[in-house]
Amino acid sequence: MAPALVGLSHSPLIGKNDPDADTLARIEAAVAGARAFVAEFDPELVVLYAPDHYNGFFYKEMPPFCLATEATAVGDFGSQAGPLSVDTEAAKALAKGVLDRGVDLTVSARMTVDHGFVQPLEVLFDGIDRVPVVPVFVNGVATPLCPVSRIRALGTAVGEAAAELDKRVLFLASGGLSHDPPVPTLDGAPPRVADALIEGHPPTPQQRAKGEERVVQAGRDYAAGSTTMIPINPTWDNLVLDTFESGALADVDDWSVEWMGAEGGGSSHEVRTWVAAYASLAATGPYSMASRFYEAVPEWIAGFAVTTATPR
Ligand SMILES: O=C(O)/C=C/c1cccc(O)c1O
Ligand SMILES: [Fe+2]
Repeated sequence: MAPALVGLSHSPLIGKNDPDADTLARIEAAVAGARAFVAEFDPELVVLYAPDHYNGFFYKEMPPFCLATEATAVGDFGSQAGPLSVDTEAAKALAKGVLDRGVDLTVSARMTVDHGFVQPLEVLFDGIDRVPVVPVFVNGVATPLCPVSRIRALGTAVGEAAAELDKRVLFLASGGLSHDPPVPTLDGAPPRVADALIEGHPPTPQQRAKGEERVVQAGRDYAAGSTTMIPINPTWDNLVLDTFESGALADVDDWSVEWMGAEGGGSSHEVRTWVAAYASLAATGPYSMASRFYEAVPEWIAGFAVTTATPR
């Protein structure tokens, strides 16, 4: 088995509320680098760790993480809709390997996913059906959240199980770093919102459009500085990236939910996808970060990072 890793922030505001041309050019160059890295590696399987934003997972049953043997995208924020090209056989093998290693994995035979999964596949592979993929949902918004140590354990178990496959496997993380978009919370939600977060009634096209316009407006407000959202925190984001670059992954076991939320905002927990991916790569042997890019992009409500990593 040959592994590689890409970590990539996502934002549904890309193309809808862009930063200035120079910033955009720097980001596009970093993303082009990641695309070239992936093209050269030519993965036979992508293990994709991504969060959900109340499109597929709801409080009626909210697992801390979940692996899919089939998955369909809802097409939120103009992202591609339809089935992902899931490698069901590999997904079942990984699920068994993870459970055999003592990590209590939830499995979905029909996962619903959103832009968190779709965007990295569009950006790196030009679509959701171009490469065999095993989607792994990592809860990054719906509190209570499990300890980060359990996400590291998940990533380690997936990495060990993937090492038994005779494939080139790309571990791909989608999300983070610091950001505080207006994702609803169950605590204190009015009854109608609480019901939607628990039951997951699919929104009408009008309701979806209204919700998405709210997020676009939040990006405009964030960039203008007129908002109560927690600011992007480049110092914290670079500490997070330093941890991944150093390989001292056990440090994440001390990252409390409260500390992450205070430093990086309500959606900083999407960084859990990166913890899982780096733990997977580390489980296959020592690694080096091959490239590292970071930019705070308030227009996208994103501490935006792109990293690549390979075995040492
Ligand atoms: O409202 C949503 O569904 C998500 C919004 C968002 C905004 C910015 C960065 C992200 O990672 C998001 O998920
Ligand atoms: Fe997100």
